[in-house]
Parts: sequence; structure tokens; C-alpha cells
Amino acid sequence: MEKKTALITGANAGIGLALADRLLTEFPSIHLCLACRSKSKAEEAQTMLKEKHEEADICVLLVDVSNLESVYRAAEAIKKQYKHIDYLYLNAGIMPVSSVDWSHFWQCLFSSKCVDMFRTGDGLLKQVDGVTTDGMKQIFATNLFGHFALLKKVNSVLGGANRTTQVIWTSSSNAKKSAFMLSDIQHQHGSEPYSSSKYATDMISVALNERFNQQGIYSHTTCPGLVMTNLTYGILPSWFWTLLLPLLILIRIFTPTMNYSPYNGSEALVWLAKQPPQGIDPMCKYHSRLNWLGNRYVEPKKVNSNFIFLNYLFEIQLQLDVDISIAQKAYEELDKMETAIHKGIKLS
Ligand SMILES: NC(=O)C1=CN([C@@H]2O[C@H](COP(=O)(O)OP(=O)(O)OC[C@H]3O[C@@H](n4cnc5c(N)ncnc54)[C@H](OP(=O)(O)O)[C@@H]3O)[C@@H](O)[C@H]2O)C=CC1
Ligand SMILES: CC(C)CCC[C@@H](C)[C@H]1CC[C@H]2C3=C(CC[C@]12C)[C@@]1(C)CCC(=O)C[C@@H]1CC3
Repeated sequence: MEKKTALITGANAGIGLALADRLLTEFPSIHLCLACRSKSKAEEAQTMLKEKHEEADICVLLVDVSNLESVYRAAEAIKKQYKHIDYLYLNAGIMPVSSVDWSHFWQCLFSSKCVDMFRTGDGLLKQVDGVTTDGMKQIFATNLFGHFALLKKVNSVLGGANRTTQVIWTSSSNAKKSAFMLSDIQHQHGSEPYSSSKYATDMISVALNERFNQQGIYSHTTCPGLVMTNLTYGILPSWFWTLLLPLLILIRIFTPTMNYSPYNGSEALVWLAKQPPQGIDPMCKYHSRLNWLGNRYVEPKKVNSNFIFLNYLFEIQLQLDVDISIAQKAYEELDKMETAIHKGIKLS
């Protein structure tokens, strides 16, 4: 059997690192490419994985997904090194937060929105954005656009006549339709850039399926739940989260999204790699779940039919509801942006 290849962005920490570890356990002969922005962190992860999986075939690729020149260089290196990629995990992401709105937290705690608040974090976090060296909004560039540009540039090593590629995005339960505007795709004007970038991710994945399934390229989005990583330690300090652990375990009785460990959070990402891609519903987002007994499972949830009666009754905000025609427009918009930017970047 031919050896499978998986590339993971943001593989040196958190969910990406746990995923790399789990893929090596599930598919011992896999070739893993750790695509990271820091050479030292990537090599540290590579050493750690090799210690655990002695026979593992792992390489490092340097890429800063928020920098388009770096993305284009990485794409060239990928095309030189690989004939085909089986799994492309678009996982790297940031969520810079300046503060938690505790008064909103207490208000929601004693209302019907309580469970939804723990599931999505909606309205609790003050999200802050920056600007990249390319002049783009940082969160959009990192979470979505850099990955989109990478996908476009490595298209020739994806899918094919007799082979498939699974593109697997790490999205979020924080994705929010009302945070996204087609006319402001980078989220220059709003206050929820992370929620917008993840909603746009869910849409782009739908559009990718519409366009590329016939070429053997399948795209799926995942939701890791709440996981303790550098991202969440940027919201509250790690010691505080450790103190909260008993409470989070208790909250699992009401919502199976409190995954806590990156290992649990990567459940859906690993599960997808084990499925024949043709059989996976392209209109679903795949959620890593942990029930109150501590058992892991994957829950597919439609991204286009969130309008259920109970949501309406309890005034829970409609977070998703992806429209295929808007998704196609968003894809075209990103495509145009990338083409325009590519013209201005010359690789030496
Ligand atoms: N933790 C959670 O509760 C949840 C996380 N997610 C998503 O999971 C994904 C992984 O995050 P998580 O593991 O939690 O967080 P971590 O901060 O632990 O990991 C993020 C990874 O992305 C990398 N990264 C960040 N920016 C860039 C960049 N510009 N170029 C290349 N790599 C970059 C980081 O590299 P470096 O170490 O160099 O910073 C790191 O390897 C993200 O997309 C996040 O949005 C979704 C839902 C919940
Ligand atoms: C447990 C409580 C006493 C205090 C925690 C309150 C909030 C800080 C958290 C509740 C739900 C969390 C959550 C996220 C961050 C932290 C919370 C808002 C995310 C937004 C992190 C990034 C994601 O992609 C989704 C997470 C959803 C839940």
C-alpha cells in the first residue's frame, strides 16, 4: 500500500500537536509534515513525537500563514517534495482576547442562554485584531486567508483521478453568522473578528466541496470544543483553568463540549481521517464531544439547518445557517483577493 501523507498547520502545539501524535498512533506508516512558523518549536515537536513513535516519518516545513510570501514559498516547497497529499489539516489559528465580560457571564449564567454561553462563548470575550505585514487583518489572514492561498497554490498535489485529498479545517463553535459580512470579509469594522473568520471558514469549506469534489478534493470543518491550549491560556491564566477543572467536568452534564485536553479536542479531526471522504456529509461540521462519563465521540451537525424550534423558543442566537450561494460568493471574493495580491509578490 502506498504511504499516506498528512500536512498539519500549527502542529507544534495544542490541538495540532495532539492530532500529529494521534495520527501517528492510528497510521504508524504515515508521512507527517509539521507546518509551523517557528523552526525551534517545530523541531521540538518533531523530537517529542519521534521519542514517542520511534519509527515515525516526520518532517518540518516553515510557514507563517499570516504572511503571504511565506505561504507561497511553503507551497513551492510542498509541490517539490510531494506528488500527493492525502490529509491537509488547516489548523493554525489565533484568538487574541483582551478581556472577559464577567458581567455578561453572570447575566447569562442565570438565563436560558447559559448552556449556549459555555458552548460558544458568545458575547463573553473582547476580541482584538491586528494588521499583518501584507496590510491584512491578522485574524482573518491567519485563520482563513493564508490557508486559502496555500490551498490554491498546492491544488496540483491534491485529489486526482484515482486518489482523494481530505482538507480538514479546525473551525469553532464560536463561528457566528451575524459577525460575518460579505462586504467586509476581513472584518475591518466589527468587534468579533474570530467569530467572523470561523464562520467564513465554514462557508469556504462548503464552497470548496461544490467546486472540487469531482476532482477528488473533499473539505470538512471540525469543532474541537473548549480545549486547554495556548489559545485559552491567552484568555485566562493556566492556573485559573486548572482550578476550574472540577467545574468544567460538572458542566459536561449539560453540554458535551468541555473537552479540556487537546487529545479529546482532536477527536473529530482524527475520526474524519478514518472515514472514506465520499461518505462524509459536506454540509455538516464535525464536533469533538465528551460525555459526562468521559467517553469521546463525534457529533455531525448540519451547518445549514440550525433553525430549530427550541432555539427559537429559548431565544438562542442562530449561529450558523450557511447559505451555499453566499458561500460561493465568499469563495469568489477570496479568490479575487488572492489573485490581486499574488501579482504584487515576487519570490526571489
Ligand atoms: N482551544 C480551543 O478551545 C479551541 C481552538 N480552536 C481552534 O483550534 C486551532 C488550534 O488552536 P489551539 O491548539 O487551541 O491553539 P494553540 O495556540 O495551542 O495552537 C495554535 C497553533 O497555530 C500556530 N499558529 C498561530 N499563528 C500562526 C501563523 N501565523 N502561522 C503559522 N502557525 C501559526 C501556533 O504556532 P506558535 O506556537 O508559533 O504560536 C500553534 O502551533 C485554531 O484554529 C483555533 O481557532 C477552535 C475551538 C476551540
Ligand atoms: C468556567 C467559567 C467559570 C469561566 C469561563 C468563562 C469563559 C472564559 C469560557 C466559557 C466558554 C468558553 C469558550 C471559549 C473561550 C473561553 C470561554 C468563553 C472559546 C470561545 C475559545 C475558542 C473557541 O474557538 C471556542 C470556545 C468556546 C467556549
